[in-house]
Amino acid sequence: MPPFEIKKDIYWVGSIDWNVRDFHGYSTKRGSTYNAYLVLDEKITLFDTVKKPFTNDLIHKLIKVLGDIEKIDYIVVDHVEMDHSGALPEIIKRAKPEKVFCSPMGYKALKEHFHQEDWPLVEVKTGDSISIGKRTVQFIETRMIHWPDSMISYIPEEKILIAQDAFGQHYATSERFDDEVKYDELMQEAAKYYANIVLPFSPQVEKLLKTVEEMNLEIEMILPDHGVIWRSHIKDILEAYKRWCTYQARDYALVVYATMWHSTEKMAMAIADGLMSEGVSVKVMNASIDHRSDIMTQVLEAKALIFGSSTLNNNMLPQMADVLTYIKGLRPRKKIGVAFGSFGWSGEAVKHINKFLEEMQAEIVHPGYRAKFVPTHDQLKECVEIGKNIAKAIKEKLNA
Ligand SMILES: Cc1cc2nc3c(=O)[nH]c(=O)nc-3n(C[C@H](O)[C@H](O)[C@H](O)COP(=O)(O)O)c2cc1C
Repeated sequence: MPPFEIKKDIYWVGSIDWNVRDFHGYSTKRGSTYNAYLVLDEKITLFDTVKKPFTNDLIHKLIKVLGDIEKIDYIVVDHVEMDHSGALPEIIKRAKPEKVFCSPMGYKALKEHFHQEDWPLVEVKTGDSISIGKRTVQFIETRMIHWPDSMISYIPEEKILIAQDAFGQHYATSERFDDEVKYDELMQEAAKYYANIVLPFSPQVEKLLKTVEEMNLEIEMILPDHGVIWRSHIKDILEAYKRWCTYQARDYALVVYATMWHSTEKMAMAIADGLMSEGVSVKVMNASIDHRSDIMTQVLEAKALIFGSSTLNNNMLPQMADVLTYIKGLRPRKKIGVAFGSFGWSGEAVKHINKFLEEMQAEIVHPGYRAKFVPTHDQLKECVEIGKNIAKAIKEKLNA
C-alpha cells in the first residue's frame, strides 16, 4: 500500500503484515499493521517506525513522500518495542535526524536494545512539548501502558493523538480508518488486544483516561501503532477502555476445561447447562483446541471463570496449566471462580486450579468439585446445581 495522507501533510507510512499469525504467543488471526506516521512541517517528523523485516517498505514510503529521507529532521519514539523500532537503526543511518525524542525510560531502553551511543537522543517528559513549525507536539508518558518507555504524542493544532500501542488492534486491512471496516470485527480485535496486551496495566489506563479527561484534550483522531485509525468511533473505544480498565463484566460465564477421556468434559457441559438454565450466557472452551489468546479475550468481560481439568501425575493437564499461567499473568480481576475435574486416585488438579484462582484474586464461590473417574448421573446433576448457583452469584455480584 502506498503512503496514505490521513490529513493534509500527515501521512501513514506504516506496513501491513497480512501473514503474521503468532505475535509473541498471541494468535493474530487477522494479521497486523505496524503504523508509522510522518508529519510535514518546518521540522519533518516521523513518529515510530516498523518491524525490521518491513524496513524497505518504510524507506520506499518515505522516499515517495519526501523524495529524500535526509529531509527528516525529527524522529519521535513513542514505544521502543521491536515491532515499532526494528527499522529505527536503518532510518537513523539514512535520515541523520537532528533529534530523536523519547521518554526518559525510552532513552534507557533504546540504548539497551540498540547499543548506539551516538544517536541524537533527547529525553522528553510529561508536560514537555516541542514546536515543529506550525504544529506543536505535546508528550505524555504512559509508563507501563504497556512498557516502561511508552509515551503518547498529542498535536493540538490537528487534534490528533498518536497513541502508540494504546487503542491498537492486530488487524491487517487495506482500509486505514475505523469507519471503513466492519464495526464488530474492529471492536472484537480491539477487545482481544486489550485482553492480551493492556489488561495487566488497567490501573495505569484508568489514571491515563482521567488525565486525558482533565487535560480536556480535543481529539479528532487517535492514531495507534497497530490497526486502523479511530475517527468515527472514538467515543466507543474510550468507553470500552473505561469499562475494561475498571474490570466491568457482563452476566456471562466462561467455562474452560482440559480432558483426556471426556469425564471432565461431561462435567463442564453439565455446569454450562446449569448456568444456561438460569438464563446466564456461557461460553465453553477446550484448552486443547482453543488458543490461549482467544480464551483470554473471553476472560475479559466474563463475570465467572470456571476452570476444569482432570488429574495427570498429581497435577492438572499441561494444556490447562499453560492457559492458566497465561491468564494469571494478564491479571484479570473481580471474577467469580470455581474449579472442577475428574480424577482417578489422588485428584490434585482442583487444588492446583484453586491456587491459580486465588492468585487472580477471584471470589471462589464453591470449594471445587471432583468426580472419581467417569461421573455418575447424580454427580452430573450436582454439576448442574453448581452451574445454577454460579449463575445466582453472577446476578448478585455483577458490577456490585
Ligand atoms: C497417564 C495418567 C496419569 C494419571 N495420573 C493421575 C494422578 O496422578 N492422580 C489421579 O488422581 N488420577 C490420575 N489419572 C487418572 C485420571 O485423572 C482419570 O482417568 C480421570 O477420570 C480422567 O478424566 P478426563 O477424562 O477428564 O481426562 C491419570 C491418568 C492417566 C492416563
